[in-house]
Amino acid sequence: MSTKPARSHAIDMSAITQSSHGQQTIANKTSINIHDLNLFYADKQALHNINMQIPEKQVTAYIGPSGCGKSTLLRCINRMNDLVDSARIEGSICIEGENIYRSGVDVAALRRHVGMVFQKPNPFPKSIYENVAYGLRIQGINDRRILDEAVEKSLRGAAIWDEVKDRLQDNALGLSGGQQQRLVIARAIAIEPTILLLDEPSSALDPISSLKVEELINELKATYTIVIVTHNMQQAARVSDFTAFMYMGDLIEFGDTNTIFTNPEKKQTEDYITGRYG
Ligand SMILES: Nc1ncnc2c1ncn2[C@@H]1O[C@H](COP(=O)(O)OP(=O)(O)OP(=O)(O)O)[C@@H](O)[C@H]1O
Repeated sequence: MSTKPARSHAIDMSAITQSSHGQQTIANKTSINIHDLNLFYADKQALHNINMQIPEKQVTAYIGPSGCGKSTLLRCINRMNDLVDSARIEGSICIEGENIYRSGVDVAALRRHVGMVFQKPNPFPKSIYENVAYGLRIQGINDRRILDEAVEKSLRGAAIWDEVKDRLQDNALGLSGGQQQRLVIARAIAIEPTILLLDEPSSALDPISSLKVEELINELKATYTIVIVTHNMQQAARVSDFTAFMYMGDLIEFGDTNTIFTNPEKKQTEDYITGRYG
């Protein structure tokens, strides 16, 4: 088997929508369709012809060695790479059928639709309540009753309500790291996105907080399409339904997590998941 990455990686999702009777079933609607995506930082190419269809209301994990392009690919999904002057993109990403890279797209609206949580919890130096209400306030919503409802719903959704309900006016920076990360997830879901991008959301957390975030991801997928970057392969195996293995800017293999971890098609994937390199 060749160890050189192929340059085109159209993934046939029909392979994973085959029922036990051999009939095709529609397992999950595609939420995000990445098509022939290339990304360059100045003249250095960081992503090579990525093609993948990310299913709706499932957890998709990006794994691969440091520098392989996981975060870059994740950030393409809500156009965070627009903030990097040297970044140039070719190809398309369609969300619910609409190419988010076509000219005239309202990027602020896109980011309301596609929420993002980073590795290091980044609450604002404001009260717990105002952190969650923030996204609504900037949309001009100031009605106390609407905000109260949204804050409670989001904190419940992020599995942190019971821990903070009696101190909503306390500064969010006084929460533990694990609580801060769940608060930031509450802030992200308060504006009712359909997609959540999580860039190593628990790598800065202790094992118990990390497990809580994993349990939360498992609950959130009933409502949101989730794409997560993780260095931790056990975590990918535990939380994700689908896994994409990347190497040096190439998408090497993408499929259901169980297959990727137990019976990968490509030798490179096998070498990585068995710890032979990376
Ligand atoms: N803003 C940037 N400007 C220039 N090059 C960048 C920038 N961000 C990332 N890169 C380069 O793009 C490549 C992919 O980086 P990226 O951060 O996406 O990888 P990663 O797989 O997420 O890595 P890690 O697991 O270490 O976070 C690397 O070679 C990196 O140095």
